[in-house]
Amino acid sequence: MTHPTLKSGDKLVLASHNAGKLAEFSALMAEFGITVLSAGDLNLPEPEETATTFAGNAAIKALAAAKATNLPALADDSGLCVSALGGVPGVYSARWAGPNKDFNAAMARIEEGIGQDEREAWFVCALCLAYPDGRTLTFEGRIDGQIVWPPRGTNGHGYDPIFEPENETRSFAEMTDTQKNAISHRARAFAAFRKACLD
Ligand SMILES: O=c1nc[nH]c2c1ncn2[C@H]1C[C@H](O)[C@@H](COP(=O)(O)OP(=O)(O)OP(=O)(O)O)O1
Ligand SMILES: [Mg+2]
Repeated sequence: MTHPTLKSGDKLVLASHNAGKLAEFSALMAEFGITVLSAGDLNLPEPEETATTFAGNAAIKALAAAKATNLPALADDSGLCVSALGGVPGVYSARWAGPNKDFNAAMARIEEGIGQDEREAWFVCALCLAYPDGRTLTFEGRIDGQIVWPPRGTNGHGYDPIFEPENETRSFAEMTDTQKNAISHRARAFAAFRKACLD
Protein backbone atom coordinates (compact mmCIF):
# COMPACT_ATOMS: atom_id res chain seq x y z
CA MET A 1 0.00 0.00 0.00
CA THR A 2 1.17 3.50 -0.78
CA HIS A 3 0.67 6.35 1.68
CA PRO A 4 -3.01 7.21 1.90
CA THR A 5 -3.80 10.90 2.07
CA LEU A 6 -7.05 10.24 3.95
CA LYS A 7 -7.60 7.50 6.50
CA SER A 8 -10.46 6.13 8.58
CA GLY A 9 -11.52 8.71 11.19
CA ASP A 10 -10.35 11.73 9.17
CA LYS A 11 -12.80 14.52 8.41
CA LEU A 12 -13.50 15.61 4.84
CA VAL A 13 -15.65 18.49 3.69
CA LEU A 14 -17.74 17.73 0.61
CA ALA A 15 -17.81 21.14 -1.02
CA SER A 16 -21.10 20.76 -2.90
CA HIS A 17 -24.58 22.21 -2.41
CA ASN A 18 -26.16 19.70 -4.82
CA ALA A 19 -28.32 17.14 -2.98
CA GLY A 20 -28.17 14.64 -5.84
CA LYS A 21 -24.37 14.64 -5.91
CA LEU A 22 -24.20 14.42 -2.11
CA ALA A 23 -26.44 11.32 -2.12
CA GLU A 24 -24.20 9.64 -4.70
CA PHE A 25 -21.05 10.51 -2.73
CA SER A 26 -22.42 9.26 0.54
CA ALA A 27 -22.97 5.84 -1.11
CA LEU A 28 -19.49 5.92 -2.70
CA MET A 29 -17.79 7.02 0.55
CA ALA A 30 -19.73 4.72 2.90
CA GLU A 31 -17.12 1.99 3.25
CA PHE A 32 -14.13 4.20 4.11
CA GLY A 33 -14.96 5.43 7.63
CA ILE A 34 -14.27 9.05 6.69
CA THR A 35 -16.45 11.59 8.49
CA VAL A 36 -18.08 13.60 5.71
CA LEU A 37 -19.34 17.12 6.36
CA SER A 38 -21.22 18.90 3.60
CA ALA A 39 -20.86 22.52 2.54
CA GLY A 40 -24.56 23.05 3.30
CA ASP A 41 -24.24 21.66 6.86
CA LEU A 42 -21.30 23.99 7.46
CA ASN A 43 -23.11 27.00 5.93
CA LEU A 44 -20.28 27.51 3.45
CA PRO A 45 -20.89 30.06 0.70
CA GLU A 46 -21.07 28.95 -2.94
CA PRO A 47 -18.10 30.55 -4.70
CA GLU A 48 -18.56 31.83 -8.25
CA GLU A 49 -17.53 29.22 -10.79
CA THR A 50 -15.51 31.48 -13.04
CA ALA A 51 -13.18 28.91 -14.67
CA THR A 52 -13.66 27.61 -18.21
CA THR A 53 -12.85 23.99 -17.35
CA PHE A 54 -14.42 21.44 -14.99
CA ALA A 55 -11.05 20.98 -13.23
CA GLY A 56 -10.67 24.73 -12.78
CA ASN A 57 -14.10 25.11 -11.20
CA ALA A 58 -13.59 22.06 -8.96
CA ALA A 59 -10.38 23.66 -7.66
CA ILE A 60 -12.13 26.99 -6.97
CA LYS A 61 -14.80 25.21 -4.89
CA ALA A 62 -12.43 22.84 -3.08
CA LEU A 63 -9.90 25.56 -2.15
CA ALA A 64 -12.63 27.91 -0.89
CA ALA A 65 -14.04 25.17 1.37
CA ALA A 66 -10.63 23.96 2.61
CA LYS A 67 -9.54 27.48 3.52
CA ALA A 68 -12.87 28.32 5.19
CA THR A 69 -12.89 25.16 7.36
CA ASN A 70 -9.19 24.37 7.80
CA LEU A 71 -10.06 20.80 6.71
CA PRO A 72 -9.38 18.87 3.51
CA ALA A 73 -12.23 19.44 1.06
CA LEU A 74 -13.43 17.55 -1.99
CA ALA A 75 -15.35 19.41 -4.70
CA ASP A 76 -17.13 18.08 -7.78
CA ASP A 77 -17.60 20.08 -10.94
CA SER A 78 -19.51 18.26 -13.60
CA GLY A 79 -21.79 18.65 -16.56
CA LEU A 80 -23.32 17.28 -19.71
CA CYS A 81 -21.52 17.92 -23.01
CA VAL A 82 -23.51 17.57 -26.23
CA SER A 83 -21.52 16.92 -29.37
CA ALA A 84 -23.92 18.67 -31.77
CA LEU A 85 -23.79 21.76 -29.54
CA GLY A 86 -19.99 21.87 -29.55
CA GLY A 87 -19.76 20.45 -26.02
CA VAL A 88 -22.31 22.83 -24.48
CA PRO A 89 -23.83 23.11 -21.87
CA GLY A 90 -20.64 21.64 -20.34
CA VAL A 91 -19.40 23.87 -17.52
CA TYR A 92 -22.65 25.87 -17.92
CA SER A 93 -24.88 22.85 -17.15
CA ALA A 94 -26.08 24.22 -13.80
CA ARG A 95 -26.51 27.75 -15.22
CA TRP A 96 -28.69 26.46 -18.09
CA ALA A 97 -31.23 25.39 -15.48
CA GLY A 98 -31.29 28.92 -14.03
CA PRO A 99 -31.72 30.04 -10.42
CA ASN A 100 -34.89 27.93 -10.05
CA LYS A 101 -33.04 24.80 -11.19
CA ASP A 102 -35.53 24.22 -14.01
CA PHE A 103 -33.99 21.14 -15.60
CA ASN A 104 -37.12 20.49 -17.67
CA ALA A 105 -36.42 23.75 -19.51
CA ALA A 106 -32.69 22.99 -19.77
CA MET A 107 -33.39 19.50 -21.17
CA ALA A 108 -35.86 20.94 -23.71
CA ARG A 109 -33.27 23.49 -24.79
CA ILE A 110 -30.84 20.66 -25.54
CA GLU A 111 -33.44 18.69 -27.49
CA GLU A 112 -34.41 21.78 -29.51
CA GLY A 113 -30.79 22.38 -30.44
CA ILE A 114 -29.97 18.97 -31.90
CA GLY A 115 -31.20 16.81 -34.77
CA GLN A 116 -32.52 13.24 -34.88
CA ASP A 117 -29.19 11.75 -35.95
CA GLU A 118 -26.77 13.79 -33.86
CA ARG A 119 -27.44 12.45 -30.35
CA GLU A 120 -23.89 11.92 -29.07
CA ALA A 121 -23.22 13.28 -25.55
CA TRP A 122 -21.04 12.68 -22.54
CA PHE A 123 -20.94 13.55 -18.86
CA VAL A 124 -17.72 14.76 -17.25
CA CYS A 125 -16.89 14.93 -13.55
CA ALA A 126 -13.78 16.63 -12.17
CA LEU A 127 -13.03 16.05 -8.50
CA CYS A 128 -10.56 18.26 -6.66
CA LEU A 129 -9.20 17.44 -3.22
CA ALA A 130 -7.76 20.59 -1.66
CA TYR A 131 -5.90 21.16 1.59
CA PRO A 132 -5.97 24.35 3.68
CA ASP A 133 -2.34 25.02 2.69
CA GLY A 134 -3.38 25.27 -0.97
CA ARG A 135 -2.24 21.87 -2.26
CA THR A 136 -4.66 20.26 -4.72
CA LEU A 137 -5.13 16.89 -6.42
CA THR A 138 -7.52 16.55 -9.37
CA PHE A 139 -9.22 13.50 -10.88
CA GLU A 140 -11.58 13.18 -13.86
CA GLY A 141 -14.17 10.73 -15.07
CA ARG A 142 -16.25 10.60 -18.23
CA ILE A 143 -19.09 8.49 -19.59
CA ASP A 144 -20.24 8.52 -23.19
CA GLY A 145 -23.80 8.04 -24.33
CA GLN A 146 -26.65 9.69 -26.18
CA ILE A 147 -29.45 12.19 -25.65
CA VAL A 148 -32.86 10.48 -25.56
CA TRP A 149 -36.24 12.19 -25.96
CA PRO A 150 -38.72 12.31 -24.32
CA PRO A 151 -37.11 12.30 -20.85
CA ARG A 152 -37.37 8.89 -19.12
CA GLY A 153 -37.31 7.93 -15.44
CA THR A 154 -37.67 9.66 -12.09
CA ASN A 155 -34.51 8.71 -10.15
CA GLY A 156 -31.33 10.73 -10.02
CA HIS A 157 -31.09 14.46 -10.64
CA GLY A 158 -30.31 17.15 -13.20
CA TYR A 159 -30.08 15.87 -16.77
CA ASP A 160 -30.38 12.16 -15.84
CA PRO A 161 -33.75 11.63 -17.66
CA ILE A 162 -32.30 12.46 -21.11
CA PHE A 163 -28.96 10.65 -20.87
CA GLU A 164 -28.64 7.00 -21.91
CA PRO A 165 -25.11 5.65 -21.37
CA GLU A 166 -23.60 3.61 -24.19
CA ASN A 167 -24.32 -0.13 -24.02
CA GLU A 168 -27.39 0.56 -21.84
CA THR A 169 -31.10 0.63 -22.61
CA ARG A 170 -32.03 2.72 -19.57
CA SER A 171 -31.50 6.42 -18.95
CA PHE A 172 -29.58 7.38 -15.79
CA ALA A 173 -32.94 8.35 -14.26
CA GLU A 174 -34.27 4.82 -14.85
CA MET A 175 -31.36 3.31 -12.90
CA THR A 176 -31.02 2.88 -9.16
CA ASP A 177 -28.27 4.84 -7.38
CA THR A 178 -26.27 1.61 -7.21
CA GLN A 179 -26.58 1.01 -10.96
CA LYS A 180 -25.63 4.60 -11.82
CA ASN A 181 -22.75 4.52 -9.33
CA ALA A 182 -21.32 1.44 -11.08
CA ILE A 183 -20.65 3.36 -14.32
CA SER A 184 -21.11 7.12 -13.97
CA HIS A 185 -18.62 9.90 -14.66
CA ARG A 186 -18.72 10.68 -10.92
CA ALA A 187 -18.01 7.06 -9.98
CA ARG A 188 -15.11 6.93 -12.45
CA ALA A 189 -13.57 10.12 -11.06
CA PHE A 190 -14.17 8.78 -7.56
CA ALA A 191 -12.38 5.53 -8.42
CA ALA A 192 -9.27 7.52 -9.38
CA PHE A 193 -9.53 9.62 -6.19
CA ARG A 194 -10.01 6.45 -4.17
CA LYS A 195 -6.97 4.77 -5.66
CA ALA A 196 -4.76 7.79 -4.97
CA CYS A 197 -6.12 8.90 -1.61
CA LEU A 198 -8.12 6.22 0.18
CA ASP A 199 -6.98 2.67 -0.61
O1 LIG B 1 -24.79 12.83 -12.64
C1 LIG B 1 -25.44 13.78 -13.13
N1 LIG B 1 -26.69 13.61 -13.57
C2 LIG B 1 -27.41 14.61 -14.06
N2 LIG B 1 -26.97 15.86 -14.17
C3 LIG B 1 -25.70 16.09 -13.75
C4 LIG B 1 -24.90 15.08 -13.22
N3 LIG B 1 -23.71 15.60 -12.90
C5 LIG B 1 -23.76 16.88 -13.21
N4 LIG B 1 -24.97 17.19 -13.73
C6 LIG B 1 -25.43 18.50 -14.22
C7 LIG B 1 -26.47 19.11 -13.31
C8 LIG B 1 -25.71 20.00 -12.38
O2 LIG B 1 -26.43 21.12 -11.92
C9 LIG B 1 -24.56 20.45 -13.26
C10 LIG B 1 -23.31 20.51 -12.48
O3 LIG B 1 -23.00 21.83 -12.09
P1 LIG B 1 -22.04 22.02 -10.84
O4 LIG B 1 -21.69 23.43 -10.71
O5 LIG B 1 -20.92 21.02 -10.92
O6 LIG B 1 -22.94 21.54 -9.60
P2 LIG B 1 -24.04 22.32 -8.77
O7 LIG B 1 -23.96 23.78 -9.04
O8 LIG B 1 -25.34 21.66 -8.96
O9 LIG B 1 -23.58 22.03 -7.27
P3 LIG B 1 -22.12 22.41 -6.62
O10 LIG B 1 -21.41 23.33 -7.55
O11 LIG B 1 -22.45 23.05 -5.31
O12 LIG B 1 -21.42 21.10 -6.43
O13 LIG B 1 -24.39 19.42 -14.24
MG1 LIG C 1 -22.17 24.75 -9.07
